[in-house]
Amino acid sequence: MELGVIGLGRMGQIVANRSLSAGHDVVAFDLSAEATAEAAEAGAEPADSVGDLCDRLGGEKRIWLMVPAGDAVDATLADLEPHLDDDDVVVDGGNSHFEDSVRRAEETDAAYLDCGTSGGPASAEAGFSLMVGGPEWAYEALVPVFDAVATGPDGHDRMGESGSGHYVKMVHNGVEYALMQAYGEGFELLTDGRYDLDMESVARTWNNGAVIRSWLLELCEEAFREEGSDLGDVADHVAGGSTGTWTVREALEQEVPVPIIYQALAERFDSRNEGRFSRRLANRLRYGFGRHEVARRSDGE
Ligand SMILES: NC(=O)C1=CN([C@@H]2O[C@H](COP(=O)(O)OP(=O)(O)OC[C@H]3O[C@@H](n4cnc5c(N)ncnc54)[C@H](O)[C@@H]3O)[C@@H](O)[C@H]2O)C=CC1
Ligand SMILES: O=C(CO)[C@H](O)[C@H](O)COP(=O)(O)O
Repeated sequence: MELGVIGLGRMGQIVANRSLSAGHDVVAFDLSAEATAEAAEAGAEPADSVGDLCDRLGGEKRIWLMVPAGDAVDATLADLEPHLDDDDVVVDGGNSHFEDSVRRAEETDAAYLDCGTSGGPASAEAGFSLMVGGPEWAYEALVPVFDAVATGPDGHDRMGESGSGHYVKMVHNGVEYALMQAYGEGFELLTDGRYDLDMESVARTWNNGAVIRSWLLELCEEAFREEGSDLGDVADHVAGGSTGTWTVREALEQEVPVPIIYQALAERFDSRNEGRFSRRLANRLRYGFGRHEVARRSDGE
């Protein structure tokens, strides 16, 4: 099959490379000429614009977008629009909000597949897990490419109508936050607890047969191996947060309790705050009701 790939960063290069390795032809474009050249070195045909990519693909276009979620997806679709008709298929493999995907599917002449992609750059060798929403015929048309980009035929499936792929990926990310938080709390207790333990050894032992073994736990093991049992100079600041916020917002709308996912999200936000106002007020209130001593900031700020 011939596939156009737009967006050739950490993830898009893998989409292009795995498609090429499976024998598909790839036409590649990125706003960055360097990224396009990297794909060309790997065997893709380089394009110098979205229009050029469409000209090179010819009829019945199959195009995979792997650009940052948000405005870049809308901008790319606006550039694609004059070149698309209803026998073309566009896949958005990024972390788009599912409601944006539903809107884009309605606005686009081509069949639109929203594809939640999990595995990250670390899965270049093994392949991704792909959660796809959109028209069944379009999903079937792309199966050879999904087979190549995913771990294989079991690594992808059609979740349902438009939006469902990105909806499932949104919830996946909420679960990811909660699992990270649970492992983090366990290792924190082990680090601060009664025994002098080697965290890499704990993680390795757990990863071999324990109930809680997982890929995230393998990544914990790798982190302790590479950074040290105390994580060395790794800061207590966790970035990101948009996909987990979407999950919690959706849970509130659906009135589904997700306290653990919410708590993990709140902990992430908290990691970016120094001198939390609520803690300072609690400190002062204890003086108010109990005349307990108020701890004061040493810098007077
Ligand atoms: N990095 C990760 O672990 C994962 C990322 N994703 C999602 O995949 C998407 C891509 O992520 P990454 O590859 O990590 O980002 P990245 O920042 O590494 O790459 C994005 C690429 O898109 C290009 N680009 C931006 N706007 C463009 C436009 N209008 N036209 C053409 N190219 C454009 C940039 O030049 C860049 O090369 C995002 O939606 C991200 O949330 C999904 C799962 C995992
Ligand atoms: O989708 C992913 C993993 O599954 C991406 O790594 C994503 O960037 C993670 O979300 P956040 O930035 O909110 O932590």
